[in-house]
Amino acid sequence: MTKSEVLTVTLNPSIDKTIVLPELRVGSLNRTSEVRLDPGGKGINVARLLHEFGVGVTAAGWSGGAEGEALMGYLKRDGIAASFTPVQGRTRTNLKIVDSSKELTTEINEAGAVVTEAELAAFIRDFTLLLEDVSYLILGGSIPPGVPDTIYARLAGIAREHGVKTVLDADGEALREGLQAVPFAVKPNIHELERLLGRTLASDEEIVEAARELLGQGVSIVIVSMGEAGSIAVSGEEAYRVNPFEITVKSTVGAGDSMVACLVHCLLQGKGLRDIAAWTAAAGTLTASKEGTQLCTLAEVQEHVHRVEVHSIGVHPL
Ligand SMILES: Nc1ncnc2c1ncn2[C@@H]1O[C@H](COP(=O)(O)OP(=O)(O)O)[C@@H](O)[C@H]1O
Ligand SMILES: O=P(O)(O)OC[C@H]1O[C@](O)(COP(=O)(O)O)[C@@H](O)[C@@H]1O
Repeated sequence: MTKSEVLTVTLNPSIDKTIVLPELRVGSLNRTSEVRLDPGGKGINVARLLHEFGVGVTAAGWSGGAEGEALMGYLKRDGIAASFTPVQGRTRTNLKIVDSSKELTTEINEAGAVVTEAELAAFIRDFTLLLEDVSYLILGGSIPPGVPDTIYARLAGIAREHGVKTVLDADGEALREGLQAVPFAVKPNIHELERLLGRTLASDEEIVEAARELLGQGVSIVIVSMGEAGSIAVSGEEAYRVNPFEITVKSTVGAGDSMVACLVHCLLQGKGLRDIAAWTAAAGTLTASKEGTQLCTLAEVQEHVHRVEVHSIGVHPL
């Protein structure tokens, strides 16, 4: 097995159950045209993609119950190194409903089972050992009940003590609190960024300005994703707007995680922000063209990256 350069943490992993309907009729009987199960959760998806990209990666978090065992089975099947701390509660199942006529995905994510103080302490012990020798830590997704919102700041702080850079992908208080530890990079979607800052971001200029507020706090790279409207990547010196290519959308689940994984891949390859902007956008877009929580491959990104449009946005260095 390749030595791990990256550690991903998924505190609230899931089995993603995708049901495809010809058309979602709320309040009526719906019959599925297709059902699929995939391993899910933000850090897990990042690990799946990085593994496919040939990056040494370990996935960590909590897992429990029959669903947790099934999840570990999927990761083993796919050859992904996994080190999950056991919990009494069962790993959640997240429902994704795809309306094929409208090309729309509706997500229903469970809160997840309660984690006890002893289970939290056991995880911190395991986590600290796993940090040895890795360069990047990915923290992604919601925080299960029982765990304080400050957990990401705590984990990012331990990572910094080990010389490990953190990439954070979270929402709400998990994002707000996580930012306190000044992660190296963050990838909010536009809604997460608007919630964080408490204001609507109506133009590219406003989004760049908002991203630069986070850079002002010490974050080095901010990538703001906006679904089919594309993405904006910003560092202290540069900013790029990326327009994705047209696809038939199958399921957008995992598109954001694919961007995070691609960001880390690019960082490990020493690529600059322009390439990061293009590669991450291509990865997200390709994943959105796949059913369920299926992710893009390295070969696909290499083949299609030239199709995204990248425009430089002039900024004054911070
Ligand atoms: N309908 C779509 N058409 C083309 N690209 C898409 C579409 N949805 C998502 N993407 C691509 O995936 C990226 C991430 O999607 P987004 O929905 O913003 O992330 P998240 O899953 O984190 O909310 C987008 O920036 C874009 O490049
Ligand atoms: O932890 P949360 O916020 O409930 O999100 C978990 C869900 O997000 C996913 O990781 C997908 O995330 P993205 O669509 O943002 O890439 C699913 O696999 C999982 O069901």
